[in-house]
Amino acid sequence: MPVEASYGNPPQSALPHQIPDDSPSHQGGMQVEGHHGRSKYAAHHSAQYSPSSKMYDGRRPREDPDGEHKSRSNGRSSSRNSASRQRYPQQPSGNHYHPSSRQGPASAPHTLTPTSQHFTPPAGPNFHMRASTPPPDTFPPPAVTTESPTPSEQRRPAYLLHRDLVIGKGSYGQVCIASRGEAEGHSGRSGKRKKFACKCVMLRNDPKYISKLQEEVNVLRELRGHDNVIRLYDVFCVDNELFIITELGRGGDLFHLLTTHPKHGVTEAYAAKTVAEMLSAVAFLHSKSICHRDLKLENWVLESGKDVWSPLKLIDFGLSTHFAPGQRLSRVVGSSYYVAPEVLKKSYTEACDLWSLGVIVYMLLSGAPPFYGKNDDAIKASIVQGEYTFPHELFRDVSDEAMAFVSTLLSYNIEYRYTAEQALTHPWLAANCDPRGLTKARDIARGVGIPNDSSRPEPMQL
Ligand SMILES: Nc1ncnc2c1ncn2[C@@H]1O[C@H](COP(=O)(O)OP(=O)(O)OP(=O)(O)O)[C@@H](O)[C@H]1O
Repeated sequence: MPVEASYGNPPQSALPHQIPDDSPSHQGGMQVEGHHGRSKYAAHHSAQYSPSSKMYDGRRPREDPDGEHKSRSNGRSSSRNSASRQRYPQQPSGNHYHPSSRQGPASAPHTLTPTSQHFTPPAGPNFHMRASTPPPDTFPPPAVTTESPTPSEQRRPAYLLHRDLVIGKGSYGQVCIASRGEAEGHSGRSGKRKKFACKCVMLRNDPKYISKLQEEVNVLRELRGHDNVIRLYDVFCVDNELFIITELGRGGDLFHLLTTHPKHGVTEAYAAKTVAEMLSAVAFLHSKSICHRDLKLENWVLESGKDVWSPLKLIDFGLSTHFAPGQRLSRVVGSSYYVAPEVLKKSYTEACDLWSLGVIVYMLLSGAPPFYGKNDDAIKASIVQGEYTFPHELFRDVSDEAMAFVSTLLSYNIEYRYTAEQALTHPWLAANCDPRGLTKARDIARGVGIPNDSSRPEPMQL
């Protein structure tokens, strides 16, 4: 297909779509394990979704009328009838605030309402716990608890938490808009307030649960500075509730983008730009010995609500873990459709993230997942079997190079699967990305231009 690579102002035809203001956000994704077994879909769309097949049940079953497939099935031909595959996830319903909405905290009254809450982080270092929170020896991480508060920390301004402006719900709690900045009407100040995403998590006195949260926060701290990882601003507890304040992805997530795109698939130029940024973030994670383990469309948000070509940001490190070189992990975690076969077989490495990226690229290019089934077990069986195709009606306009690229990531044998750094050198990216964008992605993947955290004293400055 014709390629229109640009990072600046691409022609409208190259844009996947513009996310409409005030459009509802979605809840997508199903945890294989972890996150306490509750599905976001099941929680919010139980009327439409059965507990076992959440993401792709719904309208418009995809047919394969001519049965023509371009096969990339690891050398094996696929006899699967693809008629049962649903091409598009059903648009979830729900009363959710979209980050790009014009309505928002900046115009909201700065008073307490039943759903808005004004609070000031406790003075002191980040990750400070108040006495009312669970035992201090379980949280926060010891490394950041020893410093005494500096004057600037004591002056940390208040956040306004908008519990009514929910941008997402997960198994841990919900993510709402928070804002902070100058208060309106005070000594001629403009009243402009900066918006953030605030993940609100009720703490439980459960060491496993607490250590998972600790790991999530530690990982976020460690990854600060990479352009394609959501930036952590603040973490604190108030009355047994943990608040993780991060940069706000105003453009919503990629699942939303893909499912609202009129053509239900994006151009190769857009897919390549997107994938280069994802690979950059994943290479950076892996260089820090962190495996994400839950890469999926829902966990990539766009920085801007006005420009779909704005940088992508990786969110949700709830299943992330540190690994030692060569270490085999065994916990079966991840999300259906995206989870790698070796994860289901309980012996895997960080290469599982590259498989998930392969699924994401496949979906970006076609609007449909490579592995599917009518329920969880069928999806898992399809993944473990490892056979997939490039159906003609979905990949008619997609180049052979793009499919070759997908195959390097969906390689069943991890010895042949590309690493993130290797994938960044693939010719399909070079042919479809803006060269400056690709060079930047490769550079920051290696940490070039990212300040070394050890030279940056806590606390984080806003
Ligand atoms: N910083 C952010 N900017 C914009 N949207 C966000 C942000 N953080 C989270 N969201 C939205 O909220 C949803 C849930 O957030 P998140 O995945 O972090 O919660 P979770 O409880 O860990 O969910 P899960 O059960 O999938 O692990 C995301 O899918 C996304 O749509």
